[in-house]
Amino acid sequence: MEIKSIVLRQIKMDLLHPFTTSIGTEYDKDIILVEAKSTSGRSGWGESVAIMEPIYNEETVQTNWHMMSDHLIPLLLKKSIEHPDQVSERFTRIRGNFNAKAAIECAVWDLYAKEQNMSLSKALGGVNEKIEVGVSVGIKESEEQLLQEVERYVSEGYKRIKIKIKPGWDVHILKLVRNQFPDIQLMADANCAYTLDDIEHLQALDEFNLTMIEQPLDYDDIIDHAKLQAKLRTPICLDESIYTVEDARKAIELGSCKVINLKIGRVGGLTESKKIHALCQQHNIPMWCGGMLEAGIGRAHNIAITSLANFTLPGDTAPSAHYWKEDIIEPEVTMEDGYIRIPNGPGIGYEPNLKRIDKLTLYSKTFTNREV
Ligand SMILES: O=C(O)CCC(=O)c1ccccc1C(=O)O
Ligand SMILES: [Mg+2]
Repeated sequence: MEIKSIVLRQIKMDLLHPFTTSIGTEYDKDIILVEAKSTSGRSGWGESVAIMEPIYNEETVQTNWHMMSDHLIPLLLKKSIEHPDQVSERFTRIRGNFNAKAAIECAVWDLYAKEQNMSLSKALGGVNEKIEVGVSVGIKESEEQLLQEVERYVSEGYKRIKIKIKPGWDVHILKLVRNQFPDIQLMADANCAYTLDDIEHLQALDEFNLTMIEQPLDYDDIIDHAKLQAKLRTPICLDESIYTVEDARKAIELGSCKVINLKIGRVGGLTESKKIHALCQQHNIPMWCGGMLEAGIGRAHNIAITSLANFTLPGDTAPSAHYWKEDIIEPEVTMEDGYIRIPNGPGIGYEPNLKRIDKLTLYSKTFTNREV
């Protein structure tokens, strides 16, 4: 596979509804799209999940632009590659910066699958033809507003409801939702809002038959999570704390979690995602695919990875219309009875809508491989 050029585009999209978590509110998204073009004339696409402020992890849209332009793209274009697994290998000498690495690597995976005339799902070893869909519900202005929203999602067919929590918006909120919906698959995501001083408070959640509680403690912790898990019946799921397959191994060994949320961008790409998947499968740790309010390209990659066998829990992979007035792919992602069908066309299986992307583009830059 000869990569002839890489095009970076920064686009800006308004979210249909602001999204609030314990770490802040997002109203719109600046997104870096990566297009990898081969000498055969095909294009593979990736999308960075980095946001403007380093509040979820240490990366930002700007640090991603810099890392891609000045470090990662030059490394990628230096020598040709036979298989996308080589991309993360080549990037290992660059520390961290996983969102930036993943966006480029995902574009190469899409390109590779297209060159093999294979769906990305198949190229990754996916087995499922459709995936179960959950939805992540942000912190709201009022309890009434939250209950109304949950009611709508349940009636739309979502298979699992995730409620964002923080101190002051937690036990009583989950009690309300659980009372009104005794049978739904329900979970909570704290985005690191608690410490071990809150153990007793968090134990109150054990009453509500939650499928799991996601990332209650600090973003880089796996030690205290193990202490907390020993005191909670509710399974802990790690999100922010898992950057690599090595992190996952240590967390499993320590008993820091019973479930793992995989985000392709958080772990540096699809090759690392496959490694984490294999490890979790071996240790009977169920997984699901997390979301970062992706536009269509990132969403398509999430859908492809979720087709692997050990993604046994519904993910945060809601359809396009949940986030956007108009997405950047065709067709848009749709859900039927709580499922998304895995597309079987080549690569990600959705076409980037170039007209729409051009309209949203703030700036772009092309990097050419002069050797090919
Ligand atoms: O994309 C989605 O719908 C999931 C949204 C979500 O929960 C989230 C969105 C932004 C940052 C962090 C998270 C999270 O899973 O912690
Ligand atoms: Mg999370």
